[in-house]
Amino acid sequence: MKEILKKIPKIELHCHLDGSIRPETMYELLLKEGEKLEVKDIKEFEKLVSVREECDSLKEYLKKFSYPLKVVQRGENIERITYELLEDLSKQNVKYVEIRFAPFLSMEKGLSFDEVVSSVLKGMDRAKEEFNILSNAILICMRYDSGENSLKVVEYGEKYLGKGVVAVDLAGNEHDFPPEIHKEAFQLAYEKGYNITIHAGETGIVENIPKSVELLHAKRIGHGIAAIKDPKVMELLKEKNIFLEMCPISNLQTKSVDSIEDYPIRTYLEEGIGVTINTDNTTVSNTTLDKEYEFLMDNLGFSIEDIIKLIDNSVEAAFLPQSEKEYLRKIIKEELSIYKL
Ligand SMILES: O=c1[nH]cnc2c1ncn2[C@H]1C[C@H](O)[C@@H](CO)O1
Ligand SMILES: [Zn+2]
Repeated sequence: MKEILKKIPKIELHCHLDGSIRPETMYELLLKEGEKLEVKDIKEFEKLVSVREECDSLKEYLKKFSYPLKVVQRGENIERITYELLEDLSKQNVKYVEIRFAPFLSMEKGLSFDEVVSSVLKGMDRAKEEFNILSNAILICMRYDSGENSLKVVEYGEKYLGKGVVAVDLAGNEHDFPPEIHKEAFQLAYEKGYNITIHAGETGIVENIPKSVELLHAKRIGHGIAAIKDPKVMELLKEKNIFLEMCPISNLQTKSVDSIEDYPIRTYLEEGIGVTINTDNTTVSNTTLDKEYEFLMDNLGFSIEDIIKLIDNSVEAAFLPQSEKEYLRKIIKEELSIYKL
């Protein structure tokens, strides 16, 4: 790993809590629940919960979430994994994070919506005190869920708006569930003042990008790889200043692109589209922000100056008031100056 990447201050905007649980913690919690695991040690378990070369689609990738799902059913676990994720990120000099999670996925064994959300917020508060890392939460509606459940996420989440929750998202299997199923929920979210980001164009369906912007009011798009297929869609992103939350390693694993040479990031940047770089799922994708940036440097010829520009895009795209963005810019600039960057 390039030392400079470890040192520079970073921002993470697209990180799923359930996909980013420390494997050791997940293993411990599963055994505590009496789960029978067909692995002999943590090394084998790590392989079980992260994708390898064999992954051939997003659907395949999403199968890895069956283990995390079992451990996010208790408030104390949720608080702990949030806190630990932030601890890990702070060690990588990440200054600000937006953590996303689907409250309904944690309500399968009796937790209430409020218990789930407040557990995440407690973990975030504790991490802020101990590691001085800033964070906010994004509530996820799942694509396969009914529009009614998505409405509930928006309604129940309203009281946390500005108190740790900043946005709503739509995630899950994009192939079978188009954005319009959730139109009403995102209309309500828009009216209530949520920021909106939508996973769209992750695995080829380019129409989902304009649908997410025009029908669901997305200000940011998760992935957006398929935009490259249609100049009109690229123009829309540029014109409306919609930032893309790209996650290169995850995108290769889900076969959003066939090879790194086809990764459209350079074209997007040349066209003036706002790109940010993120991990998606640190455990499932076996990645870190440092690895993502190193990947761009090693494979696509990005310089450290290019990386710093991408980090500045993340500040700009963050769901934060202007004053907090300025604060982040200031502390990032100060730290970069130590390294003459
Ligand atoms: O990259 C992704 N695309 C679509 N859905 C995803 C991705 N990563 C995670 N998810 C799903 C699976 C998780 O259980 C859920 C909530 O984080 O979101
Ligand atoms: Zn995602």
